[in-house]
Amino acid sequence: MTDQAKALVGVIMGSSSDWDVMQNAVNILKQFNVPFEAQVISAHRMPDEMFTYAETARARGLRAIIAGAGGAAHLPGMVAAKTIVPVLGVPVPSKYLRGEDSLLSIVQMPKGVPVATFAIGEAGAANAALTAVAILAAGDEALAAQLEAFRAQQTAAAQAMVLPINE
Ligand SMILES: Nc1c(C(=O)O)ncn1[C@@H]1O[C@H](COP(=O)(O)O)[C@@H](O)[C@H]1O
Repeated sequence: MTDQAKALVGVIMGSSSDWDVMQNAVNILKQFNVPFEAQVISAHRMPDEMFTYAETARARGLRAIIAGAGGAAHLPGMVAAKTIVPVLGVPVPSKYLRGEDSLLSIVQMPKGVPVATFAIGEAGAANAALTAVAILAAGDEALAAQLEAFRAQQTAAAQAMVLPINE
């Protein structure tokens, strides 16, 4: 779903090379039928587009922005600086520092401009999307029920886990 007019969640990333990780966020949004838009926006490489994206986000109907970036990951923080829409930051693993650079770049925001920061990589991307779902579920009972069902299913799967030693 990439219907820009109806998107409630924006998924942005600094490069198409982030897609392997960030598709985990998109997959969750699809699973919950949350309308979203996904695109490459880079604070470093396309700063003017980044400003416009952030400045228009709320008026366009976005209720959360999931922003993934690697290395000197300024994208989530700079987007957060330009909008009051909640920004959920996903540190993408980097080639040389395994994403620890991305994590620290995203998480160490100055007081007053928050970025909700998630784990490095796939789990972080999926959890950012689940948090976006939870934000929307606060005002949407059907979505809340879907989220409860997702959790119950996950619990049942964990309860059914058997170790080889016990088989
Ligand atoms: N951190 C940022 C920003 C930004 O924060 O604006 N723009 C691109 N990047 C990151 O650079 C890495 C390498 O990008 P390339 O693979 O395109 O060289 C990616 O992980 C991207 O998120």
